[in-house]
Amino acid sequence: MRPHDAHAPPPPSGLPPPRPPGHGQERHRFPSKVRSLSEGPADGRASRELGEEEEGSSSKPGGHNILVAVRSRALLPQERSAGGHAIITICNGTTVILEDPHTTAADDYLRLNKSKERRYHFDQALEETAQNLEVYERTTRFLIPSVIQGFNATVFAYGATSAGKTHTMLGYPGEPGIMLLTLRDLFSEVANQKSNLHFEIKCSFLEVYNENVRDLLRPDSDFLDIREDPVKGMCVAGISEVGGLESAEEIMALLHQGNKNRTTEATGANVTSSRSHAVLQVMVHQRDKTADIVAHVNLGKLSMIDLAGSERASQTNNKGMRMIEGANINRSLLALGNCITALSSAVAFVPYRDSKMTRLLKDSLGGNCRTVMIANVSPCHINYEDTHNTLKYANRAKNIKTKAVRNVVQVNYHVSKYTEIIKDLRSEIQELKAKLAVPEAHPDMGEEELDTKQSVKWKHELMQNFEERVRIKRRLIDLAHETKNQMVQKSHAQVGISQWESGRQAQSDADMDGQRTPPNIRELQEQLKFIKSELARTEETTRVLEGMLHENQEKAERLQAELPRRVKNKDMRAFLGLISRIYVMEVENMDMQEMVDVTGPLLEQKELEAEALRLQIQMRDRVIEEQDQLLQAEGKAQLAKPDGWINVVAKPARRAPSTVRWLEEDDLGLDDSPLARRRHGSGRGYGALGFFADQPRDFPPEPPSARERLPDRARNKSGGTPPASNSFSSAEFGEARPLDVAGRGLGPPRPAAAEEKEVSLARAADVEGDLDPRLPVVEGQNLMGAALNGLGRDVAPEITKRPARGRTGRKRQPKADREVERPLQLQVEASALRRDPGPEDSQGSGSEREHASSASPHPVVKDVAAERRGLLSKLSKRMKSVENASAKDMY
Ligand SMILES: Nc1ncnc2c1ncn2[C@@H]1O[C@H](COP(=O)(O)OP(=O)(O)OP(=O)(O)O)[C@@H](O)[C@H]1O
Repeated sequence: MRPHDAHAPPPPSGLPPPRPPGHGQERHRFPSKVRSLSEGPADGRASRELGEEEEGSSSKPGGHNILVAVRSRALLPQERSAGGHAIITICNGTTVILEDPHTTAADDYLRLNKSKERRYHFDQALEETAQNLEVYERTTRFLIPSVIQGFNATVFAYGATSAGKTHTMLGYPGEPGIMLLTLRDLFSEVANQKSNLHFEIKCSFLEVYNENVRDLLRPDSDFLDIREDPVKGMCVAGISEVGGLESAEEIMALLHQGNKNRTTEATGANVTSSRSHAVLQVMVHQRDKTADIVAHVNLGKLSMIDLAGSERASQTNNKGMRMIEGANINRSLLALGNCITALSSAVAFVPYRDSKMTRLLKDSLGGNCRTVMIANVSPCHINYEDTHNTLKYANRAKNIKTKAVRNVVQVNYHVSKYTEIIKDLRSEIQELKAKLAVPEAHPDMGEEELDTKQSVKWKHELMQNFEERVRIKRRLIDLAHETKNQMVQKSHAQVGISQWESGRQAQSDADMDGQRTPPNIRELQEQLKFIKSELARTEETTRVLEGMLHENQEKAERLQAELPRRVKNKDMRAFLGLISRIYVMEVENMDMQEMVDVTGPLLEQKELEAEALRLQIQMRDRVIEEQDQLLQAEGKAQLAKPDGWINVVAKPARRAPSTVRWLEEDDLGLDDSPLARRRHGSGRGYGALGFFADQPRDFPPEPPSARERLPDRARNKSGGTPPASNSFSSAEFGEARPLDVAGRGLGPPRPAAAEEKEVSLARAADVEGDLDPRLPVVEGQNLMGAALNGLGRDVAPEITKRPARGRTGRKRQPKADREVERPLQLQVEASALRRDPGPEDSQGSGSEREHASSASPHPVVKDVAAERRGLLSKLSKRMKSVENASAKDMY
């Protein structure tokens, strides 16, 4: 850069500023108008429409000026070595100052004091540092939309040999030239508009060598003629046009192929001097996509020309063929210069026909075209004359006006074309359908972006699917609870009704006739009816929900199957697969949790009930054992096993899984109980659990402690000490009365507190039928009920065979009988537990209660009763807490 240029502002990159009026060659002084121009906000980019009328540049009213740009290159090494220095200065991106090379001979007195400095203003002036991309953006880029719309456009590089025309137009791989940059943008723009418009792009590449036109894409072909077509304008007859091009790279491949066929030789000025003018033409045919029998086709043509450089024989040292080539080149360039001069001076005649090149450029220079001229100049002072000539012609060319019009051809297709049109329409429908299938996608969306959108969409659908599944499942769970609740209510109602009905059957027909259905039963019947209808409704809803669940699962399977098709990225697919797995596991987890929630408390409750029943059986066995011992001590025969006696098979001690915990002795406080003490002392298992850990047996073995105590009792008895009453009072024994098959307590009336505790056991009785499912059932019988009823049936008759009257007026029993009766009074409870106690039994039991209130209990009985009461109290409390917890969870 020249020293005085150092403070110049950076080259503008926007619109080229309008030319000053009367601009052109200026001498000696930097005009103030030029300065004012530089103050404009221009950024140097040639995005303006050429249609703008420019002051002082109009040679053809209503036309568009050619955009003229000057590009100066750096000094070449050979120029430096030849002592050359730069005489070109670029100011403000528009002004070119050509300095005096000071080469005037000392004896040339006429010119000696005459400065040779020249200053020119152009649309764009590019200094040596400008790269091809900048040149493209500031000169050519604005032509792209015009070509697509059907205008002709031309870009040509003009200048002396080795000025840098080929470098500008073709460039090289590291720095692509105007041709490649233009083509890239053209194809990109076409791709943007492809969704609405149909494009066809063709290309041809030719050279004018020694005034002959050659097809560079078909080098073996003959020379071609130039014709003027009323529609297409100037064209080369028989030139090969390569169609179906999809990218700039395809055209560049053709260009390189053609360039190899282009004539380039080494000259004294340029080692790769172009010996011909090369013309790359790109034809863009564009029409609406909606096919019709009449089509309007826009025909745009973009010509990019790398001219051969003018040369002086003295400079190039050409001889022979090179000299002839040079002469032809100069002739054609001279013709071009003349045309430019004629066009700029608005004369009527323009000598286009003087050369093939000017004929070809006819449209570009003065006709239907938007044109850009890039004048390449060498900065070396040695090339002052060439540079000056170039600048002069470029300066003239600024005045040339072209009048570009859109080339539109109306094509009336023959009816036979209908098939093709219909085919086009069908393919368009398919395209649109594909677009609708992926609404978010748009043409310029990259594959990755598309994949991301698809995966987001898939994930969203999957989420919806699982959310819906969770909702359905929750509803189903609620319904299951509801159904269970209704079943329990139904069972209660049924039990109440059936009890009333069985009671009624026992009565005589006469009594029945006089009886009407009591209100509470009527209420139960109403309730039952309502519950049944509710159950039917719940069942129907469950069925519908199950159908929905099935559909939901099918949809999830469909989504899984669609994943590989919808999402191409492997990693993304794997990621989505994992998300899907997480959802599935969450649903499974929910199912499991529900199972635990429902079954856990139920299981625990069942275990507790089983414990309670085992304790009761244990009590029974203890009582019988004590009786046997007493009978044995008094020399009486042992009681025979009653009918229906059931051996209890010990349940193997085990740990329940999860939340279910087996009762430990500690829970029951058995360590401090007399029973536990005895067990520990003897080493035999008689605890709540240890007892059942023994092997099956008919009767429990005698506890050693009981045997030890027998002689004492016998002594007491023989010593006249009246035996203590051994009957169980209801207060002592009532808390854990055995339940009947319907879950009701058996035996004599009990205090309200005891009844309440019993209800807690009975509440869970799901009595769909007659049996209480909570109670262990062996061969269809209620174990506890059967055992106790059987005991009562077989023992009680023996007791009632010996009626005795006491102070209450009843027959007093003989002493011996009383001795027998004493232990047998343990069975009073059993006989009282019978479902329908006879009047005698009732009386007997009543008298025994009276007796018990006035006498102290038998020590063994007292022990057992106290122990039992303690155990059952704890058990009852524990069951109550578990019941409460489970009721909270379930309802
Ligand atoms: N802007 C530039 N920057 C750097 N080097 C350049 C530039 N322009 C041209 N050159 C170099 O100058 C030399 C001549 O350039 P080029 O062949 O493009 O000239 P030309 O005008 O096409 O010549 P001819 O008319 O003889 O074909 C080449 O070595 C090229 O690399």
